[in-house]
Amino acid sequence: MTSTPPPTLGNPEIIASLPFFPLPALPNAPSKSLLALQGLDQALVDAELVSPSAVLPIPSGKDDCGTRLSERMRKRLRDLGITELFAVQTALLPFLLPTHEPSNTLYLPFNPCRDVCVSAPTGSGKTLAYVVPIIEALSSRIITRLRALIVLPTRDLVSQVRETMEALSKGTKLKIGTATGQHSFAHEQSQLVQDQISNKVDILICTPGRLIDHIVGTPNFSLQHLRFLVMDEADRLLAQSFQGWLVQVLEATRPRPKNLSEAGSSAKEDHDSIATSSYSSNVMSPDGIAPAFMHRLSGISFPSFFLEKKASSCQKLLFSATLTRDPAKITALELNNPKYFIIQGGGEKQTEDSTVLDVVMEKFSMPSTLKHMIVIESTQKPLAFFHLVHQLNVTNALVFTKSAESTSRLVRLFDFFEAERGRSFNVPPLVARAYSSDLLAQERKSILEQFKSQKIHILVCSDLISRGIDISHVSHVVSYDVPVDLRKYVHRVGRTARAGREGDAWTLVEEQEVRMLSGLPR
Ligand SMILES: Nc1ncnc2c1ncn2[C@@H]1O[C@H](COP(=O)(O)OP(=O)(O)OP(=O)(O)O)[C@@H](O)[C@H]1O
Repeated sequence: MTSTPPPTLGNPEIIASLPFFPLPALPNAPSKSLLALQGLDQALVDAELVSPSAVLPIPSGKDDCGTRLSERMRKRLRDLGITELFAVQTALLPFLLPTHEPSNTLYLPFNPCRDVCVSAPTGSGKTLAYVVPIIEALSSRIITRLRALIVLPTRDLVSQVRETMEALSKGTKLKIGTATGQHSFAHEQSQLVQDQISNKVDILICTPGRLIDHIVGTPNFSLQHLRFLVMDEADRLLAQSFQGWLVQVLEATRPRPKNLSEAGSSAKEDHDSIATSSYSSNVMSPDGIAPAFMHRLSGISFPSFFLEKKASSCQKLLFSATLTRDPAKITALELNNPKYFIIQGGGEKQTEDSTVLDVVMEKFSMPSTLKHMIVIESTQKPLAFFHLVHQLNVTNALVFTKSAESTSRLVRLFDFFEAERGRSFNVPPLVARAYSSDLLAQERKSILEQFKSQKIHILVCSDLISRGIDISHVSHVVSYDVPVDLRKYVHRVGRTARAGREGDAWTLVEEQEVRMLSGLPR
């Protein structure tokens, strides 16, 4: 299969000069104009391409120097050590930050915002690209209502985004909540909703399954006031079905016709109907109902202007390093005149056409990590891994295996080798720990913290944390078992070389896996 024989890992010089795995080249992509003729989504043809060097300093004085960031936000960012906006933020902020008077930023019933799709490499700063504008847009709100919903595929990502959101909203009155199923349903309910009119959170960060539980089962939990709906790691979310979560969420944000028979009945419609009618009997001001939902009010005589049909003010924001362009999935999102932003990879020079085509062909850009592949016999993998760790002086590596079982087996073997090495050379052993979905949330949190503080040197995991997890000091990513597809590879490798830092990614490839890996970028 390979022309080069598998290298022997006994010699340090060989490690340093391991040959790259010879990969067949991908066929040339068709041109953008040809794809446009064949029905390439116009939004992709018109995508805004952003160079990774498009950074913008964050000014410290009174003048926002065109960033449109409030003085409070600029100070907060600088306090957190962020002195310039990364490319994805430079591109997104002017598009998302309010240009209107603050009182007009929450509801835009006659002029709904364009939805946004962002494709940007791992570690390029996508989280702040939505956290900052959401806080800026909502911080002038008077009444607490659920106005921003951020959906993420895992609990760990929910708590990571919550930390960022809390750090940046300090000094505002915004209330942030999470719903992941980590606490009892009743507890979560009590944290979200006060009564028919008031909510307890402005921003909710959640996983899709738990979100559906609240849409269906929490009285007065309503998405009618949503101004932002963020789907981070959007392609992974769209691949999850969870009781058709997306359909239910979209339905809950969309104003329904007053006559239920026009659209068929559903749990959510009934819920909205109850919410609006009980509201109407209690309150004089129409402020408790979002403008787009007012036409459903009954029993109050409003001027006809109030009751005419208006659009939802909810703006959808999709983010991923591996954004899908699967037309069926994109159509299901019912995007409003979407604007695509594609942040180019930092590596080789790309033309406009080639960048758009990379997204169209799902050929994703990665940070400029050094990537190595070693072809090796499966029986040699544990020893080769042990050797690699010491040869490269690895002290902070994420190691990916194919399953929880494989993870704990590797940790046991590593501990065994490490204890022997410690005894022979009288040196302290490196600490390896397994990180898997079998652990309790609290244990997982504690392990991640120990890894961040470098008390754990080697964290062995399955693809549970291959997406989104942000640990700044990961110097090496090792795919001990090869990833099952290109998306997983991109996200694994993206755990290192984040925010412009350096990093190294190694993959141990068994001979029989060589063919399967032919699509991975070098
Ligand atoms: N403007 C900035 N200046 C300095 N550091 C930044 C800036 N923006 C983001 N960062 C840092 O860069 C790191 C990566 O950011 P983030 O987690 O948002 O990446 P991402 O694009 O969402 O990656 P992934 O696709 O892997 O989820 C974080 O530690 C974040 O704090």
